[in-house]
Amino acid sequence: LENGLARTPPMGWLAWERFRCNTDCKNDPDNCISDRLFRTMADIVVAEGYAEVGYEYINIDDCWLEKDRSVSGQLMPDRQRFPYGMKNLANYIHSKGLKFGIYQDFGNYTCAGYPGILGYSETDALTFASWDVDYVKLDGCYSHPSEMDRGYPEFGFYLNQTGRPMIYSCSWPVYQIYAGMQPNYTAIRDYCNLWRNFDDIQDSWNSLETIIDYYGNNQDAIVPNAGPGHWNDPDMLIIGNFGLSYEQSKTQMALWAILAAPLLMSVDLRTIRPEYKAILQNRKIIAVDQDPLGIQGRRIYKHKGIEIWARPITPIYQNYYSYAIAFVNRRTDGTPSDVSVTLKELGLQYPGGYNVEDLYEDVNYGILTSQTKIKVKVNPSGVVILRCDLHLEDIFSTNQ
Ligand SMILES: OC[C@@H]1[C@H](O)[C@H](O)[C@@H](O)CN1C(=S)Nc1ccc(F)cc1
Repeated sequence: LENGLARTPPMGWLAWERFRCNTDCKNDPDNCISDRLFRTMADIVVAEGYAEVGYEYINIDDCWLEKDRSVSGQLMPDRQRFPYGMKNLANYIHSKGLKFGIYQDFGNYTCAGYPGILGYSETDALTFASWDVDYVKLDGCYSHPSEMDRGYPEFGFYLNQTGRPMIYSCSWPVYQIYAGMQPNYTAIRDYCNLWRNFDDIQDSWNSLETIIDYYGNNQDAIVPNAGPGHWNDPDMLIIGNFGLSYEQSKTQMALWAILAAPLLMSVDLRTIRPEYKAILQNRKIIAVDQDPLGIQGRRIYKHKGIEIWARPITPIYQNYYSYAIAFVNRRTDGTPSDVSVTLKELGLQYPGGYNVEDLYEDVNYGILTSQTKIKVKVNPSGVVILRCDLHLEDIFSTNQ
């Protein structure tokens, strides 16, 4: 969607995967979906270095609402859990230098059964603008997917009509795929800033593997639709929760960067272990995800449990790209796998050579020609991610 927003994939924090639809603030006040939860996360995002490396959006998901609209048909936040209202919460988040996201559903109800927007698209868009919302996720439960080709553009029109810039996240394609339909990606990328293509992520390596396989197996249909302002959304980062090992967490962060994916953390920032926080705050990998070219990467090799993924990135020169290269070991037979390959075999042919560095370990391979063999050891369910920048110094150095 060309609304000037999401020129790089959005970065922030989204409640759903970690906090779900916990509305029991009486017995579980620290973890229920409430005003306090989002203020607390906003505070930590700023205080603990997440904002500094690019995390910007604090997003509410399902279960924020009263079960009924007001007498005048307005959406209302749950009055116990959001006692100060959404405009006040947005104001607080803005006061921290962050942006505020909210959730709704093109349907009679949200997935958790709260009021949906059907019949109230214009009203609800105006409500969100009046609350100073900066990002809207529109889910697709309780509606007919055949209605979505009209309903999603219509809501986007009303968002735009408010005059307030808001990132528009759509679940449009995934519900059509579930219904056996072929999504119209030309329309989806024109009307949405990002969109979900596949299943919800759950807190497990198995869930992450199914998403990785989906994006690898369907890349010819998916990759071309990504670019500044319009992104594929493989769903939230689950790094720091309960289901992923340290190696698997590094794999998700590396592959989301290759996929030019939104980086929406869904984790309890109050208790996250330092080694997982370090993965989420890895500036070198975030720079790959946020590369200005906005070209989504692909799986270029898959054999006997070893996968190689490559994303074209800056700097570019003539018709040569630099690349981020991720080596993934899908095997679990205990011992690290040795992978050795030349840059040429990976398709990197710039005659001037490449500056190669590991983005997790403090290893710099120096300047390699495309004929040089690179040898990496990849841990089971782990990853090695390298940045291969065109070696351009000689051309542009001033002391020639
Ligand atoms: O209720 C909201 C929740 C999250 O927003 C996810 O990101 C959305 O993809 C939808 N969603 C859920 S749990 N959807 C859903 C998932 C499985 C199911 F059987 C019925 C509904």
